Amino acid sequence: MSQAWWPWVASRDSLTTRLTRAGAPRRFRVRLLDQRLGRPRRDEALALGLPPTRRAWLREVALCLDDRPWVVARSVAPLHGLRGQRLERLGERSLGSWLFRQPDLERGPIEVSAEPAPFHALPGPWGRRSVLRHGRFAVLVQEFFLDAMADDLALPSR
Ligand SMILES: C=C(O[C@@H]1C=C(C(=O)O)C=C[C@H]1O)C(=O)O
Repeated sequence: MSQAWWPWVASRDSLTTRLTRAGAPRRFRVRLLDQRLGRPRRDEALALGLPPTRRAWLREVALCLDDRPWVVARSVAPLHGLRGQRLERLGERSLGSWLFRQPDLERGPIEVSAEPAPFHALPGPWGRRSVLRHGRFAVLVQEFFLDAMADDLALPSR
């Protein structure tokens, strides 16, 4: 991985905040692609320690700067930790802007992938995922950086 990509892939703070800063004066926006209860993929269930038949809260978004998707993300949260969190009301507000306000937030190890997003067709150099926990609430956040972001920020292709 080139040095320029390392902070994007390895940083443990909010990607929403980093994108908003790096993208300025472009406007940051979350575009909601899908949000529903459904079965996680097998690898997602494994990453969460969840039986694969168990339903979960699934959310797919594009993180856009001036309406250009820079990152596509898919988040998976087991239902038993969801009660009282009102996540269905997030809409096009960033999950990260809520998560990173939680004082007891813990982030697990970040796994990196050079494969494109399995849930989206847009090409990109790197993907990453990690589990974030706050009390009983857990969510697997999977983020895939796209070629459009590399082009707009003049980042190397990998
Ligand atoms: C987890 C974060 O939130 C971002 C917002 C998301 C959403 O709104 O669904 C999904 C993944 C993110 O990259 C973050 O800012 O780090």
